Amino acid sequence: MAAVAVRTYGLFIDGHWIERDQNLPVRNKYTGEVIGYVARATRDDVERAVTAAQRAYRENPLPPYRRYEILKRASELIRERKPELARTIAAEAGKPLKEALAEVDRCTQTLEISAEEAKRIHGEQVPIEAAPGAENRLAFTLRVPVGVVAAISPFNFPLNLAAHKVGPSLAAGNAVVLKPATATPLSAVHLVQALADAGLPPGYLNLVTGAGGEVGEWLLADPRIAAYTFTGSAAVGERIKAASGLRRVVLELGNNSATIVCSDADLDLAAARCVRGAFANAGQICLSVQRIYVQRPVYEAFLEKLVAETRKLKVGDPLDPDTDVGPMISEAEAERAEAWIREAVERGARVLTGGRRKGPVLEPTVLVDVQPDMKVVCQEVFAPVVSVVPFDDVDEAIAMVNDSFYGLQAGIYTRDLNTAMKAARRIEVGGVMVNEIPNWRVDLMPYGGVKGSGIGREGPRYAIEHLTDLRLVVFNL
Ligand SMILES: NC(=O)c1ccc[n+]([C@@H]2O[C@H](COP(=O)([O-])OP(=O)(O)OC[C@H]3O[C@@H](n4cnc5c(N)ncnc54)[C@H](O)[C@@H]3O)[C@@H](O)[C@H]2O)c1
Ligand SMILES: O=C[C@H](O)CS(=O)(=O)O
Repeated sequence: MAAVAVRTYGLFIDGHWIERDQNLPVRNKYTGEVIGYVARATRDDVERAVTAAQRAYRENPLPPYRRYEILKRASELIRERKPELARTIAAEAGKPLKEALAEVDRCTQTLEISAEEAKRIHGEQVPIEAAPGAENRLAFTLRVPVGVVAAISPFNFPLNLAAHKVGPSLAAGNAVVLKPATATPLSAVHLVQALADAGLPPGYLNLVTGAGGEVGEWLLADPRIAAYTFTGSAAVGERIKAASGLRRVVLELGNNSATIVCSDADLDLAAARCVRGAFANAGQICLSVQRIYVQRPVYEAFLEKLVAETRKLKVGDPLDPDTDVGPMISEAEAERAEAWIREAVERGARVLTGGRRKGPVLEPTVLVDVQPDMKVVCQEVFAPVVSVVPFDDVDEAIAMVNDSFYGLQAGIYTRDLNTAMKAARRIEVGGVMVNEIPNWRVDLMPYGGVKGSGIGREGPRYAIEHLTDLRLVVFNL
């Protein structure tokens, strides 16, 4: 594949790309080479972006059919630009090319579904005359945009998770200021360009790149922003909730996802899917399989299959179409995960495969004999590391799954309907996958967490509920 050309990208404010003197390098996460530069926004730039968004939303409201047309066209443009976009994602995020291609496909879906949802936003008539004293009144609700939305996205799905914020926000009639992750801003540049090329009027989508904390804090300080839609770590999510006061927040945060494998499960399927779930994107997925609880009679057999499947993975350059596991987002992050493995081993855990690191690349690692209070179990590891723990009965497994600060999605493999329903009812998460790994997601479904995994739901239809207000209109006839 051809190399990604080195270019400098400006900020996108009020329909124009604006160059800046100060720029930040974006690196290929495998080789470390610079693949592009993005502008480092100043506080004035952020203020100008919010002003442009507010003006667009107030002075140039977009009818739903235009929102539909623009989002639909942007989805088509993303599809046409798939090869370049996938290479950008692979290089800037270190994501294996085959997964990067899949992310581009998902982004086309996210924008297309957002387009369709733009045509389905409506209020309802309220039977107000049922109240004494309300005779001759007619009442109905309107679903109205909240106004200016700040969209703050993470590094691990730099295209599709930005689209999950921008698509529903625009579908709902809002204007957006997008701040992508500092490590992976180039995919967001392409997303913004596709929407501009699709005919989005100036001001409706503004891109401010730069140092994450800096730009993020300026956005939090601007009272003209009505809602923050954020995907990222629990620590930053808590900061956004604390700083946003009475304004609205949608927070999609982390997890230490668990999968239960019962003794009646299809072990080949469960092992193959758990390997995929644990090591896709080098484990840097909020839904990554991190804890696997296996019923004791099949524990050894499952482990054997899991380790054999893990050893088949090809580790290396994400731009190589055959690579299964690429680098982590930085060497520092790989060192952090390696230290967590070391700490577990010092306390009695055993590494069945993997565990070694070379620069930002950490080998896919399977751990056993772990304890519940080890970091690799109780915190979000966000690395290619999975721990396997035996259990005797399913109630015990459900209790271990629930013994977590987080609650995003979970999986259970069983052929028993009652066991599956017990898990679905009792596991404290936003989504339970039966005979599937917790990673399973399609972009139209309601998706989000409970507990430390966040507030609100994404998936265009559900995100739109959070990004609109219900306004009551009463006529005295
Ligand atoms: N639940 C989900 O849907 C989901 C999806 C993807 C990633 N995640 C989580 O994201 C984390 C990894 O992503 P990350 O490292 O990019 O997360 P992060 O929290 O470090 O950064 C996320 C975004 O927040 C910005 N940011 C940093 N400081 C800020 C501040 N003070 N104010 C406002 N914004 C600020 C960053 O620049 C980035 O754009 C993991 O915890 C993962 O589980 C969750
Ligand atoms: O990292 C978490 C993302 O939400 C993963 S996915 O987009 O749902 O696949």
